[in-house]
Amino acid sequence: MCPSAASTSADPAPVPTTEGAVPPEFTPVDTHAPSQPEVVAAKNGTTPQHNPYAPRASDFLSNVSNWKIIESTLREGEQFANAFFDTETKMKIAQALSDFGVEYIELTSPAASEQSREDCKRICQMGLKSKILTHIRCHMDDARIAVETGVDGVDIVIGTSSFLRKYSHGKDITYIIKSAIEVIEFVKSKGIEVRFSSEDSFRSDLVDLLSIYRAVDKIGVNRVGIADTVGCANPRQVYELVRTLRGVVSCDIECHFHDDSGCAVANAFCALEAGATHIDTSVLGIGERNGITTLGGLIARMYVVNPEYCKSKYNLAMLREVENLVADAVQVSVPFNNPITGFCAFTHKAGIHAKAILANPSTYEILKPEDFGMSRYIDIGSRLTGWNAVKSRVEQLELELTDEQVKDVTAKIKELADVRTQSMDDVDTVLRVYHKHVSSGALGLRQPARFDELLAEHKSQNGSEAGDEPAAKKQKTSA
Ligand SMILES: CC(=O)SCCNC(=O)CCNC(=O)[C@H](O)C(C)(C)COP(=O)(O)OP(=O)(O)OC[C@H]1O[C@@H](n2cnc3c(N)ncnc32)[C@H](O)[C@@H]1OP(=O)(O)O
Ligand SMILES: O=C(O)CCC(=O)C(=O)O
Ligand SMILES: [Zn+2]
Repeated sequence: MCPSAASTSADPAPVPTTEGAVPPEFTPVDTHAPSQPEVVAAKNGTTPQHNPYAPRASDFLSNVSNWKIIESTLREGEQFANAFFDTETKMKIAQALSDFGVEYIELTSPAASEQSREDCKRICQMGLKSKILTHIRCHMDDARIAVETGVDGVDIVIGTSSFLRKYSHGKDITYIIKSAIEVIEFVKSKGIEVRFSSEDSFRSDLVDLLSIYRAVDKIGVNRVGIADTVGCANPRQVYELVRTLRGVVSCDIECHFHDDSGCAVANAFCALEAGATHIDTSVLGIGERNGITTLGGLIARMYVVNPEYCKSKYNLAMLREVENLVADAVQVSVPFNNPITGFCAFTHKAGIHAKAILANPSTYEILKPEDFGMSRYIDIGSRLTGWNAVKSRVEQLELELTDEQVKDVTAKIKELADVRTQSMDDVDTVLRVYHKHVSSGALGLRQPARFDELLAEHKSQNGSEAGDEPAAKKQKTSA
């Protein structure tokens, strides 16, 4: 037996990729940038004309090119059902997040347990680039423990909705304001950052909320926070609440969104559009119930608006490593449809897509895979493939075929793929056998019997590929 390299490789098959072949023209535009006046003077300089593409006045609040991440995998993420992080794992995750470039890392309350307190101190001693925060109840007992850990700042939270006031802590708004002021003043006296946040903000009374935020802003906090604790808010509600708050406080605004109804990334984006400055994330979104805004999802969303800004702040090629680290630690897989790192995030299959992608990747890609250390992949083993995609593989294999011949062999691939998806090895075999067939002077698939004979002969010499996985499934998110 003399197996060909193409049909026996145990490694993922060499894939047709356009990387480096076509300079992508990729210029996402921040349509929200306050770059154009809303009303422009007509050419004659007399009648003002409305510019329908100009941002609305309220878009001048937008921070989509000026925002920070508060990475809460080691706080909110520890509330995920599967999470148990030992000290070593916490340190590895903290190191990876810092290397990735997140501005803040939020840690579980040191009041939670003795080990939580020890771990908090230990991570503070690591000398990470990211600032370290811890997250506490609005209570002096928690605050006293927190300030002794060496953190750069303390995030204080208390529920403000009637649900939480009645069933969680039982305190009224007057008490909340009084204790907030006491705890904030104490944390500030230690010379570290302080943030005050309301829990369940979107089910809280707006007048209550604003009076609390006004009071804490007046005494001076680094940030106030809004939290969609139950994941009920939609982007429009987020926009309105953050914009209102922006008009009331002068400090930074942090936002925290749960994903119970699937809006966590969209809500984070709208919060930034409305003037929020900090977004809470966790790796893969892990957190209480189904979690919060995912780090990768937020990065993908913000990259679309301003890739250069994201590239300047974060080590984007590390995202996959960070996600794999956390996925392993909590024993989950990276979802197939994860933004950026899902196994098929840059796989193109339909012939119409493949042709255009080969001509210019921006046709069907808004994210550049190479900016994230990922590769583009074109799947040509399905019945949805087209001759342009097949031709690109023929060229990679350095087989000489005319366009007519490529179309001819594409018909054969489709015929086979009508029975089952063909792996890259299968396709390569068909292409090589076809090439041999026509090189011997045969008339391609106008002599189908001869071709099928050759293919069968090749397969019997090289072993059946019936057990091969479809090529796309061979792509793994983990190295
Ligand atoms: C929405 C969020 O994710 S908020 C962050 C959630 N994080 C955590 O809960 C951290 C892990 N938690 C823990 O380890 C524990 O719950 C602790 C140490 C904080 C408290 O434990 P315990 O004293 O045993 O109280 P328990 O958890 O049963 O109840 C919470 C207590 O905090 C009070 N409380 C709840 N929220 C707040 C708040 N934001 N500020 C002040 N007090 C609060 C409750 O009234 C209750 O007090 P009680 O002891 O008088 O009944
Ligand atoms: O501290 C915060 O802002 C958020 C707390 C939290 O996890 C939540 O409300 O879901
Ligand atoms: Zn939360």
